[in-house]
Amino acid sequence: MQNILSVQSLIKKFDDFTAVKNISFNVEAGSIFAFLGPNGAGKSTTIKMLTTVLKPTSGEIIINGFNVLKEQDKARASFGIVFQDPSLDDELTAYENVVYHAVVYKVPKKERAERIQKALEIVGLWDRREDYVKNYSGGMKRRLEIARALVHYPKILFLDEPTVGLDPQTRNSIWDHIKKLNEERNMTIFLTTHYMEEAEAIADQVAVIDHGKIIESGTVEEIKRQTETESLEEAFLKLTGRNIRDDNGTSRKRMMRGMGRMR
Ligand SMILES: Nc1ncnc2c1ncn2[C@@H]1O[C@H](COP(=O)(O)OP(=O)(O)OP(=O)(O)O)[C@@H](O)[C@H]1O
Repeated sequence: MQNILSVQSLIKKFDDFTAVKNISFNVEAGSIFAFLGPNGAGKSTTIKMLTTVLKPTSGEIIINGFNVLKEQDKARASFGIVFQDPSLDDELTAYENVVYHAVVYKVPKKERAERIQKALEIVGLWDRREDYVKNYSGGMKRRLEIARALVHYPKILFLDEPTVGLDPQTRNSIWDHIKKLNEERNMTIFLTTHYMEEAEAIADQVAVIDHGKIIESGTVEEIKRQTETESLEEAFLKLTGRNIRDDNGTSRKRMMRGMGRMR
Protein backbone atom coordinates (compact mmCIF):
# COMPACT_ATOMS: atom_id res chain seq x y z
CA MET A 1 0.00 0.00 0.00
CA GLN A 2 1.24 3.46 -0.89
CA ASN A 3 2.02 6.02 1.83
CA ILE A 4 0.24 9.36 1.53
CA LEU A 5 2.26 10.74 4.46
CA SER A 6 5.78 9.86 5.45
CA VAL A 7 7.56 11.39 8.44
CA GLN A 8 11.29 10.83 9.01
CA SER A 9 13.31 11.80 12.10
CA LEU A 10 11.12 14.78 12.93
CA ILE A 11 12.34 17.05 15.73
CA LYS A 12 10.94 20.30 17.13
CA LYS A 13 12.75 22.33 19.74
CA PHE A 14 11.44 25.42 21.48
CA ASP A 15 14.65 26.99 22.82
CA ASP A 16 16.18 24.26 24.96
CA PHE A 17 12.93 22.27 25.34
CA THR A 18 12.40 19.46 22.81
CA ALA A 19 8.66 19.01 22.22
CA VAL A 20 8.98 16.41 19.42
CA LYS A 21 11.89 14.00 19.77
CA ASN A 22 12.90 12.34 16.53
CA ILE A 23 9.66 10.69 15.45
CA SER A 24 9.15 8.64 12.26
CA PHE A 25 5.95 7.10 10.94
CA ASN A 26 3.99 6.44 7.74
CA VAL A 27 0.29 6.79 6.95
CA GLU A 28 -1.15 4.59 4.22
CA ALA A 29 -3.29 6.17 1.53
CA GLY A 30 -6.98 5.58 2.20
CA SER A 31 -6.56 4.73 5.88
CA ILE A 32 -7.81 6.30 9.11
CA PHE A 33 -4.85 7.09 11.33
CA ALA A 34 -5.31 8.10 14.98
CA PHE A 35 -2.51 10.07 16.61
CA LEU A 36 -3.06 9.76 20.34
CA GLY A 37 -1.34 11.06 23.42
CA PRO A 38 -1.89 12.70 26.81
CA ASN A 39 -2.02 16.48 27.21
CA GLY A 40 1.26 18.09 26.24
CA ALA A 41 2.60 14.97 24.49
CA GLY A 42 3.41 16.81 21.25
CA LYS A 43 0.37 16.10 19.05
CA SER A 44 -0.49 19.68 18.12
CA THR A 45 3.16 20.57 17.56
CA THR A 46 3.46 17.61 15.19
CA ILE A 47 0.25 18.44 13.29
CA LYS A 48 1.40 22.04 12.93
CA MET A 49 4.65 20.85 11.35
CA LEU A 50 2.84 18.42 9.04
CA THR A 51 0.57 21.22 7.85
CA THR A 52 3.31 23.85 7.31
CA VAL A 53 2.20 26.05 10.22
CA LEU A 54 5.38 25.40 12.19
CA LYS A 55 8.89 24.82 10.83
CA PRO A 56 10.59 21.66 12.10
CA THR A 57 13.98 21.94 13.76
CA SER A 58 14.99 18.98 11.60
CA GLY A 59 13.51 15.98 9.81
CA GLU A 60 11.57 15.28 6.64
CA ILE A 61 7.85 15.28 5.87
CA ILE A 62 6.46 14.02 2.55
CA ILE A 63 2.75 14.51 1.82
CA ASN A 64 1.26 13.13 -1.39
CA GLY A 65 4.77 12.89 -2.82
CA PHE A 66 5.66 16.51 -2.00
CA ASN A 67 8.32 17.61 0.43
CA VAL A 68 6.48 19.85 2.88
CA LEU A 69 9.46 22.14 3.39
CA LYS A 70 10.59 22.40 -0.23
CA GLU A 71 7.27 22.21 -2.11
CA GLN A 72 5.01 23.97 0.32
CA ASP A 73 2.26 25.03 -2.09
CA LYS A 74 1.82 21.60 -3.63
CA ALA A 75 1.87 19.97 -0.22
CA ARG A 76 -0.73 22.46 1.04
CA ALA A 77 -3.03 21.76 -1.88
CA SER A 78 -2.92 18.07 -0.90
CA PHE A 79 -4.44 18.40 2.55
CA GLY A 80 -7.41 19.86 4.37
CA ILE A 81 -7.34 20.76 8.03
CA VAL A 82 -9.82 21.25 10.85
CA PHE A 83 -8.06 22.73 13.86
CA GLN A 84 -9.22 22.58 17.47
CA ASP A 85 -10.19 26.21 17.59
CA PRO A 86 -13.05 27.22 15.32
CA SER A 87 -12.18 29.65 12.57
CA LEU A 88 -15.53 30.24 10.89
CA ASP A 89 -16.89 33.72 10.29
CA ASP A 90 -20.06 33.95 12.38
CA GLU A 91 -21.33 36.95 10.45
CA LEU A 92 -21.39 35.08 7.14
CA THR A 93 -23.74 32.35 5.98
CA ALA A 94 -22.52 28.76 5.81
CA TYR A 95 -22.34 29.01 2.02
CA GLU A 96 -20.32 32.22 2.13
CA ASN A 97 -17.83 30.65 4.54
CA VAL A 98 -17.17 27.81 2.10
CA VAL A 99 -16.95 30.16 -0.91
CA TYR A 100 -14.32 32.19 0.90
CA HIS A 101 -12.23 29.08 1.45
CA ALA A 102 -12.66 27.96 -2.19
CA VAL A 103 -11.35 31.32 -3.36
CA VAL A 104 -8.37 31.22 -0.99
CA TYR A 105 -7.53 27.73 -2.26
CA LYS A 106 -7.90 28.84 -5.88
CA VAL A 107 -10.64 26.35 -6.78
CA PRO A 108 -11.39 27.15 -10.47
CA LYS A 109 -14.41 29.46 -10.67
CA LYS A 110 -16.44 27.22 -12.95
CA GLU A 111 -16.08 24.26 -10.56
CA ARG A 112 -16.76 26.21 -7.40
CA ALA A 113 -20.55 25.94 -7.17
CA GLU A 114 -20.61 22.20 -7.74
CA ARG A 115 -17.81 21.46 -5.28
CA ILE A 116 -19.35 23.63 -2.58
CA GLN A 117 -22.69 21.89 -3.01
CA LYS A 118 -21.06 18.45 -2.74
CA ALA A 119 -19.07 19.41 0.34
CA LEU A 120 -22.16 20.79 2.09
CA GLU A 121 -24.20 17.76 1.10
CA ILE A 122 -21.63 15.36 2.53
CA VAL A 123 -21.98 16.89 5.99
CA GLY A 124 -25.75 17.29 5.66
CA LEU A 125 -25.79 21.10 5.62
CA TRP A 126 -26.86 21.90 2.07
CA ASP A 127 -30.42 22.76 3.18
CA ARG A 128 -29.04 25.11 5.83
CA ARG A 129 -26.53 26.85 3.57
CA GLU A 130 -28.20 30.26 3.76
CA ASP A 131 -28.26 30.32 7.58
CA TYR A 132 -25.84 32.59 9.38
CA VAL A 133 -23.16 30.62 11.17
CA LYS A 134 -23.91 32.49 14.40
CA ASN A 135 -27.23 30.60 14.47
CA TYR A 136 -25.58 27.19 14.05
CA SER A 137 -25.21 24.67 16.91
CA GLY A 138 -21.75 23.46 17.97
CA GLY A 139 -22.15 20.26 15.97
CA MET A 140 -23.25 22.09 12.83
CA LYS A 141 -20.22 24.37 13.08
CA ARG A 142 -17.89 21.39 13.26
CA ARG A 143 -19.57 19.84 10.23
CA LEU A 144 -19.28 23.12 8.36
CA GLU A 145 -15.58 23.28 9.17
CA ILE A 146 -15.19 19.80 7.73
CA ALA A 147 -17.14 20.79 4.58
CA ARG A 148 -14.94 23.82 4.15
CA ALA A 149 -11.79 21.71 4.44
CA LEU A 150 -13.04 19.46 1.61
CA VAL A 151 -13.71 21.98 -1.08
CA HIS A 152 -10.26 21.86 -2.70
CA TYR A 153 -10.43 18.02 -2.87
CA PRO A 154 -7.65 17.21 -0.42
CA LYS A 155 -6.11 13.73 -0.48
CA ILE A 156 -5.65 13.78 3.28
CA LEU A 157 -7.72 15.47 5.96
CA PHE A 158 -6.20 16.45 9.32
CA LEU A 159 -8.69 16.62 12.15
CA ASP A 160 -7.38 17.89 15.47
CA GLU A 161 -9.99 16.86 18.08
CA PRO A 162 -12.97 17.02 15.70
CA THR A 163 -15.50 16.12 18.41
CA VAL A 164 -14.22 18.01 21.44
CA GLY A 165 -16.91 19.83 23.42
CA LEU A 166 -19.79 18.10 21.63
CA ASP A 167 -22.49 15.87 23.12
CA PRO A 168 -22.23 12.09 22.47
CA GLN A 169 -24.96 12.05 19.80
CA THR A 170 -23.34 14.84 17.82
CA ARG A 171 -19.96 13.18 18.21
CA ASN A 172 -21.38 10.01 16.65
CA SER A 173 -22.79 11.96 13.75
CA ILE A 174 -19.43 13.65 13.10
CA TRP A 175 -17.68 10.26 13.08
CA ASP A 176 -20.30 8.92 10.67
CA HIS A 177 -19.53 11.77 8.28
CA ILE A 178 -15.79 11.19 8.63
CA LYS A 179 -16.20 7.47 7.98
CA LYS A 180 -18.28 8.21 4.90
CA LEU A 181 -15.60 10.51 3.52
CA ASN A 182 -13.01 7.83 4.05
CA GLU A 183 -15.05 5.03 2.51
CA GLU A 184 -16.75 6.83 -0.37
CA ARG A 185 -13.94 9.14 -1.42
CA ASN A 186 -11.02 7.06 -0.25
CA MET A 187 -9.84 10.11 1.66
CA THR A 188 -7.07 9.50 4.18
CA ILE A 189 -7.95 10.74 7.65
CA PHE A 190 -5.37 11.80 10.23
CA LEU A 191 -7.02 12.54 13.54
CA THR A 192 -6.38 13.24 17.18
CA THR A 193 -8.99 12.62 19.82
CA HIS A 194 -9.28 12.26 23.58
CA TYR A 195 -12.12 9.76 23.22
CA MET A 196 -10.39 6.37 23.17
CA GLU A 197 -13.51 4.34 22.49
CA GLU A 198 -14.16 6.50 19.42
CA ALA A 199 -10.59 6.07 18.19
CA GLU A 200 -10.91 2.32 18.73
CA ALA A 201 -14.08 2.20 16.67
CA ILE A 202 -12.80 4.18 13.70
CA ALA A 203 -9.00 3.87 13.35
CA ASP A 204 -7.16 1.47 11.05
CA GLN A 205 -3.80 2.50 12.49
CA VAL A 206 -2.86 4.14 15.78
CA ALA A 207 0.30 5.84 17.00
CA VAL A 208 0.68 6.78 20.67
CA ILE A 209 2.96 9.71 21.46
CA ASP A 210 4.14 10.63 24.94
CA HIS A 211 6.77 13.18 26.00
CA GLY A 212 7.51 13.82 22.32
CA LYS A 213 8.24 10.19 21.40
CA ILE A 214 6.14 7.55 19.68
CA ILE A 215 5.88 4.80 22.28
CA GLU A 216 3.59 2.40 20.41
CA SER A 217 2.03 2.03 16.97
CA GLY A 218 0.01 -0.48 14.99
CA THR A 219 -3.59 -1.53 14.52
CA VAL A 220 -5.88 -1.39 17.55
CA GLU A 221 -5.74 -5.18 17.75
CA GLU A 222 -1.93 -5.19 17.64
CA ILE A 223 -1.71 -2.58 20.38
CA LYS A 224 -4.15 -4.48 22.59
CA ARG A 225 -2.20 -7.70 22.04
CA GLN A 226 1.12 -6.00 22.69
CA THR A 227 -0.09 -4.46 25.95
CA GLU A 228 -2.24 -7.46 26.95
CA THR A 229 -5.29 -5.28 27.40
CA GLU A 230 -8.94 -5.48 26.38
CA SER A 231 -9.49 -1.97 25.08
CA LEU A 232 -7.54 0.92 23.61
CA GLU A 233 -8.38 2.99 26.70
CA GLU A 234 -6.75 0.36 28.94
CA ALA A 235 -3.78 0.05 26.58
CA PHE A 236 -3.33 3.81 26.65
CA LEU A 237 -3.37 3.85 30.44
CA LYS A 238 -0.84 1.06 30.60
CA LEU A 239 1.46 2.70 28.06
CA THR A 240 1.40 6.24 29.39
CA GLY A 241 0.50 5.68 33.02
CA ARG A 242 -2.16 8.30 32.56
CA ASN A 243 -5.79 8.48 31.62
CA ILE A 244 -6.19 10.44 28.43
CA ARG A 245 -8.75 12.74 30.02
CA ASP A 246 -6.82 13.48 33.20
CA ASP A 247 -7.57 16.75 34.89
CA ASN A 248 -4.88 19.30 34.52
CA GLY A 249 -4.81 22.84 33.26
CA THR A 250 -4.92 21.85 29.63
CA SER A 251 -8.08 19.83 29.91
CA ARG A 252 -9.71 22.79 31.62
CA LYS A 253 -8.61 24.93 28.71
CA ARG A 254 -10.10 22.32 26.40
CA MET A 255 -13.41 22.36 28.25
CA MET A 256 -13.54 26.14 28.02
CA ARG A 257 -12.86 25.90 24.29
CA GLY A 258 -15.72 23.43 23.97
CA MET A 259 -18.01 25.74 25.85
CA GLY A 260 -17.02 28.60 23.59
CA ARG A 261 -17.92 26.52 20.60
CA MET A 262 -21.38 25.69 21.91
CA ARG A 263 -22.43 29.30 22.18
N1 LIG B 1 5.40 27.74 21.17
C1 LIG B 1 5.83 26.96 22.18
N2 LIG B 1 6.85 27.35 22.95
C2 LIG B 1 7.31 26.56 23.97
N3 LIG B 1 6.78 25.34 24.27
C3 LIG B 1 5.76 24.92 23.52
C4 LIG B 1 5.22 25.69 22.43
N4 LIG B 1 4.19 24.99 21.87
C5 LIG B 1 4.10 23.85 22.59
N5 LIG B 1 5.03 23.80 23.57
C6 LIG B 1 5.25 22.69 24.52
O1 LIG B 1 5.47 21.51 23.78
C7 LIG B 1 4.85 20.40 24.43
C8 LIG B 1 3.89 19.73 23.46
O2 LIG B 1 2.75 20.59 23.26
P1 LIG B 1 1.56 20.21 22.25
O3 LIG B 1 0.63 21.39 22.23
O4 LIG B 1 2.13 19.75 20.99
O5 LIG B 1 0.90 18.99 23.02
P2 LIG B 1 -0.45 18.21 22.68
O6 LIG B 1 -0.08 16.77 22.70
O7 LIG B 1 -1.06 18.74 21.46
O8 LIG B 1 -1.34 18.55 23.93
P3 LIG B 1 -2.94 18.82 24.06
O9 LIG B 1 -3.55 17.46 24.02
O10 LIG B 1 -3.04 19.43 25.40
O11 LIG B 1 -3.34 19.73 22.94
C9 LIG B 1 4.17 20.94 25.68
O12 LIG B 1 5.03 20.74 26.78
C10 LIG B 1 4.02 22.42 25.38
O13 LIG B 1 4.03 23.18 26.57
